[in-house]
Amino acid sequence: MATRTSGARTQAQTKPRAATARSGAGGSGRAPARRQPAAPTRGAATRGASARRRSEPPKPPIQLLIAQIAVKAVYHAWMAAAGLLGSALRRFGRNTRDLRIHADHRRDGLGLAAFGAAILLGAALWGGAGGPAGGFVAAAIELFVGAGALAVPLFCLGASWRLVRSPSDPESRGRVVIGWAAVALGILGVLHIARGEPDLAQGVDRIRTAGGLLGLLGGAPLASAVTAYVAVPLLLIMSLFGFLVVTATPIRQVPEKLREFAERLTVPIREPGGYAGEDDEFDDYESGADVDGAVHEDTALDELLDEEPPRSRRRRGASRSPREGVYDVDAGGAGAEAGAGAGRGRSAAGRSRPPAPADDGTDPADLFADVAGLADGEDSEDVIGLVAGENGAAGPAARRQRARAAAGAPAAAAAVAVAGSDLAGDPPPGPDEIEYLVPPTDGAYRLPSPTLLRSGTPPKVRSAATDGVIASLTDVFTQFKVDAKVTGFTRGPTVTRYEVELGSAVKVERITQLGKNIAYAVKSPDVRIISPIPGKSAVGIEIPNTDRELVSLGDVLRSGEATGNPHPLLVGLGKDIEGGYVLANLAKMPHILIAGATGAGKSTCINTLITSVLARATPDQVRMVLVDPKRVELTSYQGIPHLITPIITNPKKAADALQWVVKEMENRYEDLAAAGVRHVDDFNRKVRNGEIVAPPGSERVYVPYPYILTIVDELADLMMVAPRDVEDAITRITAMARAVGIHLVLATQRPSVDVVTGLIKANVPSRLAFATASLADSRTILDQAGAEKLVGLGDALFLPMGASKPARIQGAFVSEDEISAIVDHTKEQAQPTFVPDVFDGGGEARKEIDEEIGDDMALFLQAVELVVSTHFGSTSMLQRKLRVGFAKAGRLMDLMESRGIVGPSEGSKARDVLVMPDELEGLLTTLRSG
Ligand SMILES: Nc1ncnc2c1ncn2[C@@H]1O[C@H](COP(=O)(O)OP(=O)(O)OP(=O)(O)O)[C@@H](O)[C@H]1O
Repeated sequence: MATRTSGARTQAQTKPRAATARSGAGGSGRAPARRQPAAPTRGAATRGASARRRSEPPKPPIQLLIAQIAVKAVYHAWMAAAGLLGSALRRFGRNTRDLRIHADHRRDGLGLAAFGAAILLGAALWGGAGGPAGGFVAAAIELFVGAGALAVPLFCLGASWRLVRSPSDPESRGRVVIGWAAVALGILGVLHIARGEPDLAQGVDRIRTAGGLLGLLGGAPLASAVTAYVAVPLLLIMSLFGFLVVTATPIRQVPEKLREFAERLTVPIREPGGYAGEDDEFDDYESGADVDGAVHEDTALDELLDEEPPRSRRRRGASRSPREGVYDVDAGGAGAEAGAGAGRGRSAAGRSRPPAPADDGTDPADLFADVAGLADGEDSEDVIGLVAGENGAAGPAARRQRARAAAGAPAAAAAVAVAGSDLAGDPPPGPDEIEYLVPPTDGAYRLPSPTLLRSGTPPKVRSAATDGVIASLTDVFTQFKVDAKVTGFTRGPTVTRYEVELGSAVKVERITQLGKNIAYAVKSPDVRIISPIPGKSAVGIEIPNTDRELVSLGDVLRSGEATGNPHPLLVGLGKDIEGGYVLANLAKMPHILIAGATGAGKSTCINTLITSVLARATPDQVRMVLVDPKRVELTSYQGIPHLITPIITNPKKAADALQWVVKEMENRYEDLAAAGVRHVDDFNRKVRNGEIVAPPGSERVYVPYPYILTIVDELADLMMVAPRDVEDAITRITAMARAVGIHLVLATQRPSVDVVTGLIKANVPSRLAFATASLADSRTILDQAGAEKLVGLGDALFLPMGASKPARIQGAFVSEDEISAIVDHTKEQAQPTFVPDVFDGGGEARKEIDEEIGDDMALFLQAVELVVSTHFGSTSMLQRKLRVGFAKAGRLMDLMESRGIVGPSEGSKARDVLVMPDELEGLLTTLRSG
């Protein structure tokens, strides 16, 4: 796909200033977006002035002016009252939404009017107390909808509620109108038939007490064509169909929707304090919205009354879903930048964007300066089920998997041989007993309710800040006499990309040379220039938004692409520069390196990855090895049933765990070879279909292998302790593990070459770079510049395997309390079943070495200190400084080699020292702790 710029988002630049800058660009062959009127000549001006004087309209009479003022005053008073009522209701309802000032007031005005209509019609139709005006309106309504008029006040009430509490969604308007029309025609048609099919000749009163004119229209032709007995069910079907259209529910999703609806009724509404407020950092995000409660109590009514909420709409039908990118490198090479590639191509079907509030550009109050700036980060959308996720747990395959010994424990346990019974002298267990060695916890494992993840801030299309930047850019071009013009822009959650077209004889370098001046003019150092924007004859200038938007993981996981793809390793990454959701299938990456300076958003990203898996996959589908040497980042996940081992904080144990993963990989390969398949998915399919059976006499039970996701939150800590073991394990895993369903996520805040070594880089093909401290770091991660210009807080460049240009994305955000809600849920569903032999990884050799150090530990530590601090791996130096013999010094050096502190012997040359002096302290601590 050549470009990802969506028509909806890219705004033709129509500011007069831009056109001014373009003047004189004649010969470029491109028409300016809007031409300035030609400057009038002096004579023309004079003629114009006298002509204006001649044609000046007569002043309006004073009465007319007063009338205009009065009308305006009434209008503004009405709007102010409506605004007040709207905001009061939103606050009251706890499902506050991001409603923009002008658009909101208009909507509030309509809502208020609908509320007034409900009162008037209720009084007139139910109590006969509407007065002459009410009576007249009631009679007219009865004429049209007959006895159905009794429901009209309720309808108005519902419409008023919906108008006030939800942002406008023009996309669904047509559908909702058609849906309600079908509902009305069907029901009124039935009423018409039930009341004896009166026709006009029998008088208007009979029509009024039946289905009204609409009922006559819906019922009479059908009844006369197919008899009343057939017409009634047909009309009821039409009504039902209309209702499904209104709620955008395909028939196959009806049971699921009913279940969700029932769940919502039964799940208690959390009070605002319940979730929010525990994490100071995100207080604003949490408390502003009172979101948690809102999602429960809002959706039911919303869905009944009007279009389904935006996010559920997104997951249905390509034409309505926002453009979302799933990076699926297998599908033909992911196109990273601007969607150039198959991954994006796949998602091109659904290009409509999430509904954006009409942007008035006057709302700096809700700018996203940082997360704390989300003071009014109101919940803009309701939460509907993660269809795929929930289904994922419910299928028979999942149940079979669940029954696996060790709760889907990988490898050894997955292909469990039930030796215990034999050893105990019991008869070999039957297949059922084997399958249920570890019974499923509490029946079926249920995935967490999607209501646990909140919505982010709604996207903006344009704001006052955007216009200001365009004016500044135009000024810079004018001042430096560059024939260039801002022709459009694409606003993402964090940055806006301005498209600049050049005159015919203007070098592209002119723009790149102006980088610093542009940065100065727009008051932002983080200006990134892309030349050209792929697929366009235009230079892109990416400038951070002063009014950033929060991208919530909940929204990404509720997008159409996420719910339409049940793959358990599909994770939410964030949004791209066009505001389209970006997801990645970790199985297709197949390994990813995440790097970025401290505070850039790397840990948050890892949280979104893990939470995505927890939200979408059962422990039988995905098991995880979590390595957290910093000891603080992943502790929230302790105890989740997806873990293979408790969270690993000791770097040495992490190295062992990696060795175990290698062993596991080899075991799986053996199984795949024996079964004659090349990929774990084929193996699992055959196991499920019963095509792979244990050889006669074997007690082994084949069960599908879960994916194994190994996540290392700080690779540098591991590389410091056992660089060679770690590098070796990573290289072996990354080279082979893909086919057996084992995938690595490696994160580091120190993307230097001693951490991200050439070997690791060569084998980890997908990269995600958050803001880096330096250009060199950007080059280490991405092999190109760019990450050093990112603005932090989740702003990232994503370079999936096979892509040549990275795509800029805003990482999704998930808060601590959302994580703990999801984690609590998974813990309620099942207990982790740890694989026992993970930490035997170093194996016999490691034990021997540890024993070998024995009493020499103090001497060994001294030797390590010497070698690392001098960075000189010489045996004779050890002899001299430690006053030991050659044999002992040689043995100490061998021990250091086995611990990855020095490289192998190179004859008489000193050995390479693999640990940096500043890492010495940590290394000694680890060695001491054994
Ligand atoms: N995607 C995001 N959206 C909004 N804010 C974010 C996002 N990612 C990170 N932040 C903000 O930035 C802060 C730092 O993020 P995070 O802890 O993930 O950084 P880090 O790179 O992991 O830093 P460290 O390596 O020091 O842990 C977070 O507390 C959060 O406020």
